[in-house]
Amino acid sequence: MKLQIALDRLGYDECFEITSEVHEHVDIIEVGTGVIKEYGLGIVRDLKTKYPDISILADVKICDAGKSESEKSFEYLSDLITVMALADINTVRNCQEVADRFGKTLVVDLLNIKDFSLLDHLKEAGVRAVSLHVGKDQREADMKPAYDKLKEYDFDLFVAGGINEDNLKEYLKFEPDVVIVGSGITQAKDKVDAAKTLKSAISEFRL
Ligand SMILES: O=C(CO)[C@H](O)[C@H](O)COP(=O)(O)O
Repeated sequence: MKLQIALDRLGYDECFEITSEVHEHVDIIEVGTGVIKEYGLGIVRDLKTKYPDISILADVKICDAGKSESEKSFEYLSDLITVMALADINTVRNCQEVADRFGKTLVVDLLNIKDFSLLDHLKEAGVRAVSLHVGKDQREADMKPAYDKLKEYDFDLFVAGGINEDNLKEYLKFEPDVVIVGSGITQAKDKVDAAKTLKSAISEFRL
């Protein structure tokens, strides 16, 4: 199980400051959608250049033009990128084909998906990783039915949305492959301590 830090709602320098503090305790660095909107994919390339041994996820949340959007993201050195499950299945398929060609990873973001018959289509499109993501505007959503449904599939599972040291256990029981934590680290008083605590809880977790 891996820990992914999400760099959201931060300035360019803050992203580098926080990364320099916590990089030893995380497995994947996510450059958040808003950060990419503000600074462009150049910040993904700059982080990867500084931390070549850490995987960088560009949370580009692709909705259309899957081939060109994903090619561009990988050209800027992303190791992983995201596409929205609500996009047309051809968009997802095109992103997956590009990810396979680059030898990189596509994560399909299931934000706001309520009809899980979609998972069969994702499988058919060659998808291997999905993210069960509770959005900032929907924190009360009950994700249990989604977790139960996902157990029937062998996707690599990322989980995201308001995860912190206090509620981590609630997510670990669903046995995700990657736990994504944004504000639980970036807004913590002691970011290094938060990252260390989360990483050791994840590493020590046994069902
Ligand atoms: O968009 C995201 C993942 O796809 C966010 O980065 C994720 O929700 C983590 O942020 P937080 O822990 O602050 O909720």
